[in-house]
Amino acid sequence: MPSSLNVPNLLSLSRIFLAPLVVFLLTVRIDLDIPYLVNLGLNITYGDIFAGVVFIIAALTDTADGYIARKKGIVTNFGKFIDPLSDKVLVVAALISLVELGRLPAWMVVVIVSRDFVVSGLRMVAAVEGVVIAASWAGKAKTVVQIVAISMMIFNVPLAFPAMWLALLLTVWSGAVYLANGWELIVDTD
Ligand SMILES: O=P(O)(O)OC[C@H](O)CO
Repeated sequence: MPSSLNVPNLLSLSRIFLAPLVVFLLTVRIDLDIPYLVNLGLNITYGDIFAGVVFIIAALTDTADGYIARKKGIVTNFGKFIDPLSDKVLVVAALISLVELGRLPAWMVVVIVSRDFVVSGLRMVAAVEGVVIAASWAGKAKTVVQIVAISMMIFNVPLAFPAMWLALLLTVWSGAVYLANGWELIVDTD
């Protein structure tokens, strides 16, 4: 049986540990809130830049973990569980920070978090039935668009809000796909 403590799973776990750093860099701006980069015409601070870089590095581990796991043939059930979970921790940490900064309305985060609770709940029901629901293509596409949209929001660039709308729609749609595919598991559970 493959060990769960392999490189891909440690990469997945690293997202959980990088999430508080993103929150810190975005929201604890006492010493980081140094002059705006007006010369570049960007309404961002160095704190935003550091947060954006850490967020993107953390997000890139999402591509690396799955790639390495498949290439080396070390896909584990723990990996199927921790990969989407750590994405959610990173994404939700950034989203809540953006609400605190006044860049994102809270209701959008509530919709995304609610969808994630529903999908995680479905995974738990499936697990009880002995079925592991790995990330679907719809879910992966949703995560990629979320990461792009959140990065745009962190860097405070134009079109960040429309990008977040697209991410929101994909989030709801991919959640509905999981529910439709797992419906029999739900209704057949004792
Ligand atoms: O489909 P989700 O929401 O469980 O998540 C998908 C993962 O984030 C893909 O890496």
